[in-house]
Amino acid sequence: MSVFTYRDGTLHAEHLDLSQAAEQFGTPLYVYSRKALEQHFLQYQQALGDCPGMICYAVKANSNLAVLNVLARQGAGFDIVSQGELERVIAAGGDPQRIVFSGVGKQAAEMRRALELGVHCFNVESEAELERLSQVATEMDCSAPVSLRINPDVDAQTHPYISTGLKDNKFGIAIDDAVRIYQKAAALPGLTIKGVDCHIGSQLTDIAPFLDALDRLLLLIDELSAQGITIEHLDIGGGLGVTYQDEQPTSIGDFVSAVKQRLAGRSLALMFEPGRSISANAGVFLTRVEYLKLNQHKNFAIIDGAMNDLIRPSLYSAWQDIKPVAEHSDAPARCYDVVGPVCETGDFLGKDRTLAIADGDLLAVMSAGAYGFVMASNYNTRGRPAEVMVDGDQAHLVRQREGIVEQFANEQQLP
Ligand SMILES: Cc1ncc(COP(=O)(O)O)c(C=O)c1O
Ligand SMILES: N[C@@H](CCCC[NH3+])C(=O)O
Repeated sequence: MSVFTYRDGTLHAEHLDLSQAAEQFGTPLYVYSRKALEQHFLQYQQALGDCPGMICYAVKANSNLAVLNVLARQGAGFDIVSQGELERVIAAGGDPQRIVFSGVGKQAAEMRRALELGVHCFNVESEAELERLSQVATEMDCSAPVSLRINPDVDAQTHPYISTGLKDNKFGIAIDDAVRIYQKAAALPGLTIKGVDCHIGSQLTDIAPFLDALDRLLLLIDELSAQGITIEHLDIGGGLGVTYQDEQPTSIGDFVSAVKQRLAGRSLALMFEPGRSISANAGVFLTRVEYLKLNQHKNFAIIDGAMNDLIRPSLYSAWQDIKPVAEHSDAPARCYDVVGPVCETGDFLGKDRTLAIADGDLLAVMSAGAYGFVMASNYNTRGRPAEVMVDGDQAHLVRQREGIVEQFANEQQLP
């Protein structure tokens, strides 16, 4: 049940009228719901139940400090891919011992910082990275907890840009090389083998590819055990999809239960790294109509938000629902391309949308809480939007709008 619902003719986030938030904080604006974040996390936590393991929220989906803090307070772990994400988790009150460090290109300095803080595990993605981690940990006179991220060569049946578990993708260690590289990990100094990890892609609506990957990982774990290498945890990654339009993804509860069932009888802790399924439908992007441009063949609603604020439609042709915040407009319904002010033909948030709108109307782009603000840029020297968190009937500013003047404060002219 969504926390974004119409009440008295206007779209609300929990108990807050979104037109009030737009008045108070200006547009474009990201709005997140604390309640929705908590509910989604709780669904994972409850489904995991007393099975040992951890839900490590994928920080890349939405790294706002208030979002991380809401999840940290619920006992979330975190999946990070950079020192920047690591520092944000710590600043938001996250527990370093509940952090897993993923990513194909970890630098030595990032490894050092993660070892200093004592992260739970490094998800190592190549033999070269394993050697570097062994060297860094040895120099620091400690042992790095490791999992190898396995590329199981499974088709996640998602957009090619966000499929990560095929042998043509840059991610992970080919499953055929896994035993050899685990043996190497066991032999190298400064490493402690903890787990097996995989992440096959994002926005998966069917769980069959997860289960295929899982079966391959379980065979690998058996083979490792036969070689005397004990695995404590299995990390199945993130990737569960959400409803943007009419997708019907497996529910969080059914997904976790299906994975748990496959593991029954084994003494393995179970880890998940969900991003989108926690934050996407906990956020909306508010934008105002600047102009309506009615051409002979095409109508455009020109808005104050753009591809630099929310790039998913431009980058992946992703469809996100666009709703007028006030239902009442007397304007005639017309078919519009909803476009921003950026100088790119690809700058659109929606195409061929039937909307009854007038200049100045407020629109909400739905399901914008994941891979929204985090992918925003300053293209066209636009400041990035503010972010607010709704808690009941209150909205708290959790990141200020970026002023366009400060954008060049760190730059120098040639002497
Ligand atoms: C290693 C890793 N873990 C977790 C995630 C989170 O994925 P999602 O937001 O689809 O749950 C990603 C992104 O796809 C990822 O690359
Ligand atoms: N940015 C992508 C998801 C990337 C997943 C990260 N590995 C999206 O918006 O759908």
